[in-house]
Amino acid sequence: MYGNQKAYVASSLSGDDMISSLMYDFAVKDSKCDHLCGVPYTALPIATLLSVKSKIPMLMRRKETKSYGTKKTIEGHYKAGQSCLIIEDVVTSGSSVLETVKDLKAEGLVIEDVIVILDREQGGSQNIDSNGMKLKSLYTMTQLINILLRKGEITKEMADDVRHYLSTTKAPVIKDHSLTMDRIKMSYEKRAELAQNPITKQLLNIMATKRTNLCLSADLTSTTKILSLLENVGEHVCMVKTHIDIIEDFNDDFLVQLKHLADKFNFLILEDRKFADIGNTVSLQYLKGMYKVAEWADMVTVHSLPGEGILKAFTGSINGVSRGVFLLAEMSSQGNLISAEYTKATIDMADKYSDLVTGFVCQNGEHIKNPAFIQLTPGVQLINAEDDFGQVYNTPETVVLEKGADVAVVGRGIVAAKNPESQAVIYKEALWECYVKRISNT
Ligand SMILES: O=c1ccn([C@@H]2O[C@H](COP(=O)(O)O)[C@@H](O)[C@H]2O)c(=O)[nH]1
Repeated sequence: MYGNQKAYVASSLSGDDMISSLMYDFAVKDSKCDHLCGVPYTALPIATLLSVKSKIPMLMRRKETKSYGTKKTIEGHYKAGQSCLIIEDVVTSGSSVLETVKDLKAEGLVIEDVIVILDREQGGSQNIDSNGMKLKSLYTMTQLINILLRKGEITKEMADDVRHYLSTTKAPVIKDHSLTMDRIKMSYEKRAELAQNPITKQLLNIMATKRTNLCLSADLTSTTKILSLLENVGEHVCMVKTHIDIIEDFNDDFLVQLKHLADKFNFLILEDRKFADIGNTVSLQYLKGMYKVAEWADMVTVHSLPGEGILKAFTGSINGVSRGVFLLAEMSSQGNLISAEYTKATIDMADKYSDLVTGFVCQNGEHIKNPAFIQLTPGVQLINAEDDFGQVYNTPETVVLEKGADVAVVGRGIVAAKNPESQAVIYKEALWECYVKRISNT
């Protein structure tokens, strides 16, 4: 028995109270999960007690969906990307747990841990494990037999019989590929349904309809050159990224033309301003000055370095139109000072702002679990290379298949090509092929 188990057993608590206290100490107290969900129906009383004790809100899975009203399978207040801890009383094959997890995951909830009072050790733990989660059991059947034997509640023959039964009667192996589907395995269409931010939704829908996950970085210094580039390349991209402050002949008419092309070819505009000051200054930089970024950029890039106050500068719609923020979680340049902790903290920061944050600029999205966030990866060319200033390039295969990019940013790979349009088509096809491969790989 671990720590408090003996004390609780000896106490005067009632059955459910005692078990929920043990479960609370064992795996809920230190959990950082956003929700609890009991596997219907026998685990519901324990899950309810744990929810009350921990103040972690509970979700309820309906086994039978209603034929009227919302027809929801999951009841409760939740957002895609939030985490949920599964509570079960007894696990044999793990099939009931997996059914519950399937419905929760279909709503975009992230499930990593399952806690159970008793693991009968007949294959449930392995089934839960091979479907991408971890089972933590308060007791195993072996422990229970030993306790009962020690207490003289069962004979040695009975204990041997049960042990023999358990070792010879294994539950069938269950492998449901849809359960290991995280962000990178889900289609853009499905993820659009889960997105909280209207711009993220729009972007994912554009990607799905235009069949492109290519973002062009239009890093040119003349307005006519940029507009002529977009006239040729616009139909092949989901997003155009600008650095408005590198343009030498900037004028307001350029913005009118840029918006016109965005409408004509159905792409979104990301101003790669990389805001990094205190919230108040950033708000002025965003709304005022000669570029008035807030008026025309659908999305902007923002450093998380100053803390979450910076995000408050972008909350609320501009003239009734929603905007999106890409947080810089990593950089593509050699020797940059961003650490793994910084990246993780940036991703965590976004959770509270999922109606504003569209996603992350990053190189390796293993920590981006929420399917409603987009991984935007710059530093992409057809061959692995480096420029003279330390920019590191990876191929479409590497960024999409290995590193989880949803949208790849290509600048000089297209802009500096002899024929930018045909080069854009090459990138578009290569990137899309990798995405299709990624979601169809089981
Ligand atoms: O980590 C980062 C963040 C942003 N960028 C920007 O992307 C483009 C890349 O252009 P290439 O010509 O394809 O190198 C550029 O505008 C950068 O400012 C980045 O490269 N890395």
